[in-house]
Amino acid sequence: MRVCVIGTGYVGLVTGVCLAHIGHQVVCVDNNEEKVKLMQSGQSPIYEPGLSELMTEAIREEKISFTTDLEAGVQHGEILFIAVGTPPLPTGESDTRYVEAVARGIGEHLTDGYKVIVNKSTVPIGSGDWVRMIVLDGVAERQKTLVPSGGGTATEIAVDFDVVSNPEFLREGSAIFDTFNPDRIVLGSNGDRAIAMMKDLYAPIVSRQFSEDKSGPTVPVVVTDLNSAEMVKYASNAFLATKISFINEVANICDRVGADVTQVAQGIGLDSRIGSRFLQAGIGWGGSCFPKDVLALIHTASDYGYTTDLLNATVSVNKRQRMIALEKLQQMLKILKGKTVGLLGLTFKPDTDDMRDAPALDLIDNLHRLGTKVKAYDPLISQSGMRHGLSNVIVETDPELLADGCDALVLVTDWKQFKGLDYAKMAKSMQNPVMIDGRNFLDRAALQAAGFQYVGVGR
Ligand SMILES: NC(=O)c1ccc[n+]([C@@H]2O[C@H](COP(=O)([O-])OP(=O)(O)OC[C@H]3O[C@@H](n4cnc5c(N)ncnc54)[C@H](O)[C@@H]3O)[C@@H](O)[C@H]2O)c1
Ligand SMILES: O=c1ccn([C@@H]2O[C@H](COP(=O)(O)OP(=O)(O)O[C@H]3O[C@H](CO)[C@@H](O)[C@H](O)[C@H]3O)[C@@H](O)[C@H]2O)c(=O)[nH]1
Repeated sequence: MRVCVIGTGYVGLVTGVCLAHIGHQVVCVDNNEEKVKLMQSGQSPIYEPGLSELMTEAIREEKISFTTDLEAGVQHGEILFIAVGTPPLPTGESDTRYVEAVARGIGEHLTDGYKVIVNKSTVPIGSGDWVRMIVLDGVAERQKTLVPSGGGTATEIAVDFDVVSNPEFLREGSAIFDTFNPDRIVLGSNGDRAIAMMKDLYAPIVSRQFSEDKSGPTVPVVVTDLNSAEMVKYASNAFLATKISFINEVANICDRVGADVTQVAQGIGLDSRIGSRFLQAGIGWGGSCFPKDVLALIHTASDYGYTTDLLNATVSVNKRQRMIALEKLQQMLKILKGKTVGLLGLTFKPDTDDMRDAPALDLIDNLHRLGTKVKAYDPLISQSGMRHGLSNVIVETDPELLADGCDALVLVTDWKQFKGLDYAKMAKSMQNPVMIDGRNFLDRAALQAAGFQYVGVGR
C-alpha cells in the first residue's frame, strides 16, 4: 500500500522503515530539513538498534523516500500517519500544536480519492474528532483560495477521509523488535472502510510473518471507537508507570526492614495475575513518554472534574525516587560539597540516545546544587559527542577515566556493557570506592570483591 508518515522521530522513522520492510511504499515527511537531508543520504538521525540496517535496505530497494514536501507526501499516501511530537506543556497537558499544523497541512493538500488519516502520535482523548475538524478547516482554507478567473464561486473541493487512532506501544531501544512482535494492535475509528485498510496494512505483522516466533498465534487486533483507542494508550503507560512506582515504594520499605526487593519482585512477579515485567526497582521512571503521558491523563481527568488520587501518587512516588541516589550518596559520603561523583550512564534507559526526562538530568542538577563535581560516562552519549544539556558535566570517553579520582560512582542506566567493566581497576583509582547501583543491575558480591562498598535500591 502507499503510505505517508509525517514526523520522522523515534516513532515515525521506525514506523516508516518497518512498513517499507514489510512491502509497503513509504514516503516520510519531516519539516526539519537537516534531518531530511541526513535520511536522504541514508543515515538515521536517531540511534535505535537495527534501524540503520533496515533503513539502508529499504532505500536500496526503493521502498522508502524522505522529503520536506508535505503535499507530495499527502498525494502519495492512501494512508497518512501523523507521528509528530506531543511534548508536555508546563501545565502537564500535551502540546498538540505540531499535530494541528500537520492536520491543517493535510487538509490543504488533500486530493480526490479516499484517504485514511492515522493518529500515531499520543494525543489527548478526543483528538480523533478534533483532527477531522482541523483537516476540514485546512480544506476550507484552500477552498477560499480557489476564485475562478471569471468571478463567481469555485467548485466545492470534494474530500473523502476517515481518521483512525492507532496508538504506538514501541519501547525505545527495542523499537524494531516491538514493531514486528507487538502484543496487540489497537485501531480506533468510526469508519469500517478505514479499519479494513488498516488491517490490510498490518496483515504481515498480524500473521507474524516478521515476528521472531513465526509460528506464534496471530497478533490480536483490538478495534474500538476513537476515544477508547486514545484512552488505551494513556491507560497503558499510566499502568506501567504505576507498576514501577509500586515496586519502588516496596523497595523503600525493603530498605528499612532489611528485605531484598529483587527477591520480592521475583516472588510476586511469578503470580500470573501480576507478571514479572516492569518490576525493576531503581531510581525511577523517565523518558519521553511515561512522565508526559501520566501528567496528560491527570490533566484530562481534571478538565472533566475528576481527581486522580492514584496517578498523583504514581507521580509523587517517582519524584521522590529520583532523589534516592542522592540520599544514598549523602548516607555514604556525608557532605557532598567538594566531592566528585561519576555517573555510569546518562540516557533514560539503555540502547537509546534519548535524554528526554532522563533521571540522570535530575541527579546532575541536584549534585551541582550541593557543590559536587559531576563526571559521566555513557556508551552512546560519550562516543557520539551528543552532550545536549550537559554543559556542566565532564563527559569521559571511557569508564576507567570516569572512575579516576571519584568519591563514588552511581549506576544510572542499565547498559549491558556495565556488567563487564574492570571494577577492581576502577576501585583502585577512586578516592572512595562506593557504588550506588541505581538499577540493582550489578552483582553485589562481585563488586564487593572488587573493593567497592555496594549500595543498591531496596536490597
Ligand atoms: N518515543 C517513543 O518511544 C514513543 C512511543 C510511543 C508513542 N510515542 C508518541 O509518538 C509521538 C512522536 O514521538 P517521537 O518520540 O517520535 O517524537 P520526536 O520528537 O522524536 O519526533 C517528532 C518528529 O516530528 C517532526 N515534526 C514536527 N512538526 C512537524 C511538521 N509540522 N511536519 C513534519 N514533521 C514535523 C520533528 O521534526 C521530529 O522529527 C509522540 O506523540 C509520542 O508521545 C512515542
Ligand atoms: O521495571 C522497570 C521498567 C522500566 N523502568 C524505567 O521506566 C522508564 C521507561 O522504560 P520503557 O517503558 O522500557 O521505555 P519507553 O521507551 O519509555 O517505553 C514506554 O513508553 C513508550 C511511549 O509511550 C510506550 O510506547 C512503551 O510501551 C512504554 O513501555 C525508563 O526510565 C526505565 O528505566 C523501570 O524503572 N523499571
